[in-house]
Amino acid sequence: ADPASSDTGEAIIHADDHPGDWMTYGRTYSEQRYSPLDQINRSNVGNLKLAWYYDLDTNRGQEGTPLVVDGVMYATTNWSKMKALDAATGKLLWAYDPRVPGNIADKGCCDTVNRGAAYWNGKVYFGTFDGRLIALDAKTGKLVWSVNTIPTDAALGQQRSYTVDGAPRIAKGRVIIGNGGAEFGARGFVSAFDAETGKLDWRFFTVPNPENKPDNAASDSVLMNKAYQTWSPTGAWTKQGGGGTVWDSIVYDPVTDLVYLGVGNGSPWNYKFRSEGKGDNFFLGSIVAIKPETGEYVWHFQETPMDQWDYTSVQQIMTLDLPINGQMRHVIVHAPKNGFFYVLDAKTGEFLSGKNYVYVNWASGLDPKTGRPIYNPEALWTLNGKDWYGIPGDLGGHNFAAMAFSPRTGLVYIPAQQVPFLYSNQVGGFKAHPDSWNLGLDMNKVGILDKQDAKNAFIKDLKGWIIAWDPLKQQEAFRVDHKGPWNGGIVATGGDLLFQGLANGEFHAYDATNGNDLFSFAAQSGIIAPPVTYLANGKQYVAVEVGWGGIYPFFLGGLARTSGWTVNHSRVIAFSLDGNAKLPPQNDKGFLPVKPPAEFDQKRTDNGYFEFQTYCAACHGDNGEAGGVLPDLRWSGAIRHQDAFYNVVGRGALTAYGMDRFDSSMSPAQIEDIRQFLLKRANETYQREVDARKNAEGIPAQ
Ligand SMILES: O=C(O)c1cc(C(=O)O)c2c(n1)C(=O)C(=O)c1cc(C(=O)O)[nH]c1-2
Ligand SMILES: [Ca+2]
Repeated sequence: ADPASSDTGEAIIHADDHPGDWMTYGRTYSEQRYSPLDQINRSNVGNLKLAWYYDLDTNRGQEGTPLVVDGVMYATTNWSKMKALDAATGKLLWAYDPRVPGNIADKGCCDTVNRGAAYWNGKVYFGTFDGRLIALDAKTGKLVWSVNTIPTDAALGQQRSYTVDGAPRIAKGRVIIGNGGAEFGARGFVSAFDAETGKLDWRFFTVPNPENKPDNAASDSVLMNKAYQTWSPTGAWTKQGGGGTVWDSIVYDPVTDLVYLGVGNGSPWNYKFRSEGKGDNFFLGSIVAIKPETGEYVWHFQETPMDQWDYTSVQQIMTLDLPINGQMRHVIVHAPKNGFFYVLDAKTGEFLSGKNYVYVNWASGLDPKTGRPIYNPEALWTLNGKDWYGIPGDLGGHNFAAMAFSPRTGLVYIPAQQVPFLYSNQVGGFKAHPDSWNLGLDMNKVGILDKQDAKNAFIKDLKGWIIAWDPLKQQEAFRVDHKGPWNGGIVATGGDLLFQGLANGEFHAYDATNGNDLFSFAAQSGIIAPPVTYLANGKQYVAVEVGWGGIYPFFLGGLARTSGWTVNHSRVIAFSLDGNAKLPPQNDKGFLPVKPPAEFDQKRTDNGYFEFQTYCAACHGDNGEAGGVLPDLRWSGAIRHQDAFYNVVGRGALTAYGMDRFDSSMSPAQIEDIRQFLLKRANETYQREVDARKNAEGIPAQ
């Protein structure tokens, strides 16, 4: 089929009639990420070879699902760039750079990633980190239209923050796109634009208007009549926006003719501050079903009422047909951050079953009738005022890494993880600031102390797996253990294979029936993106974006190395059975330690720690240790001189590279405190870092 000349929607619905393409984010509207292709299968996958690689011009996290239409691959990359490649050779056909301004990087929580594009009627569509939605001619890469998806008044000055990194989805000629920002301050919404003209069709807010006024949006009636009552009329949400950002999953289901939105966490996280500890806060932590033509509300199911753990429900929404009690049901299956696996009726949202797919300590289970969590009272840290070591933590039992389903095994394969988090109330009430995360947490406590006991205890709790889950029995069939958390998404194939890239820089094929490891390739850098598989000239390829990043190495910093220490070199790589490409040798030393000046002002380092954890840690790493993506500030030349450091942090000398200026949020004295803290950390850790490198040669002393 030539999808460009036929109706694209029909071509996506009948994806299995042209299995060589990968036309939409999850391959089909069901987002099962199952490809029937079977040229590569269990008997020959051991001979899989690198067919080609294409080096990217952004060495940061790569989370994109490339699309493949008629032998052309459309890959979005970090900094919202688009590359069109010949899917058989990796040769660049055209590239488009929307020139996202560098100072925007700190307006989003989690790296300037992009998860992918949409294809429709000869055009490709993708969002940009600064909030645009762009339509390009798929043949030439020429701009067709570009719109700002964020209304000019949405940011309320700088109180709220909006970034776009999720893939748009297209239903019935409408491009639907959401955004992120709930860690800063945001009121979540999605917008639908006409695919041909870019004209705004409708908007749906996921959280009420703070004055319970109409927004002239599709959501007005349900928010005013149903959602507003689930919030306190006062509380920090009225300024911060309440959150509920739709930053990843938006799914159109042609069977029910509904669009499902995966709605995010509360803003601020702290429920006591956000909503005075009152109400369930619709539609945080929910799946909301709306009509594609109008955005009209149809149903919702709230997975995490009273969110206070960053438990987003944005994780990939998948539809399936399952025989439940002897009757075929069309269902949604969902593995959100909160650790429970849900099966819902796709037409009505009725809760059918739910079970924890990873260890959880915040709830003892779900009410079998309603699906409402049965809370552990200790976990309600904003209500009881006590610290809470939560599992899952803020990164969830499953994050953006896409899961897959194989109709041949009946199993859902979840890239699952365990990353605990210590939740602790901000001292002295909620205090917000435009240039940092505004969570209502004590930022002095979000990190792990540099004490061997504390670190060992935390590292022991870091885990990553593929969990093969039986959605009918609601139980695990088997699991594959990984070195640590933050591994890539999964594709399942008709060759009974699962493909997955790992945080440690390996790319694997596993047997879908039992998890046996059948193929491994050293891709050099951590992989967090999901693979795709397609045909070019009749031959099957498997491709994936390589590039370590996203929030895990950004925020956890040095501790993220426990998943496997790699140096980032971002690429697209593709495999075939007869490939003969080879990756060039890799510099695997990373950012080399540089012996710091011995002098620093100990008195300033405590406040420096607090400021660093508040403003810097989310990108440059907990306690001053970077995770292998952004510069490790301990070894930065800029920390050697007060002026040099102020030029970067205060005056924006490196904004073009993604480092915003902070002189409107911090005084010169605060910035100098950070420098003193970094000098201290550099001295404390220099020798340890030298020793940690197998080959210390080449590590400069000065
Ligand atoms: O609440 C939000 O608005 C929001 C946005 C994003 C994002 O846009 O990437 C993430 C999260 N939250 C989040 O909680 C999270 O764990 C996360 C991980 C990542 C990533 O790409 O590594 N993004 C996000
Ligand atoms: Ca979040």
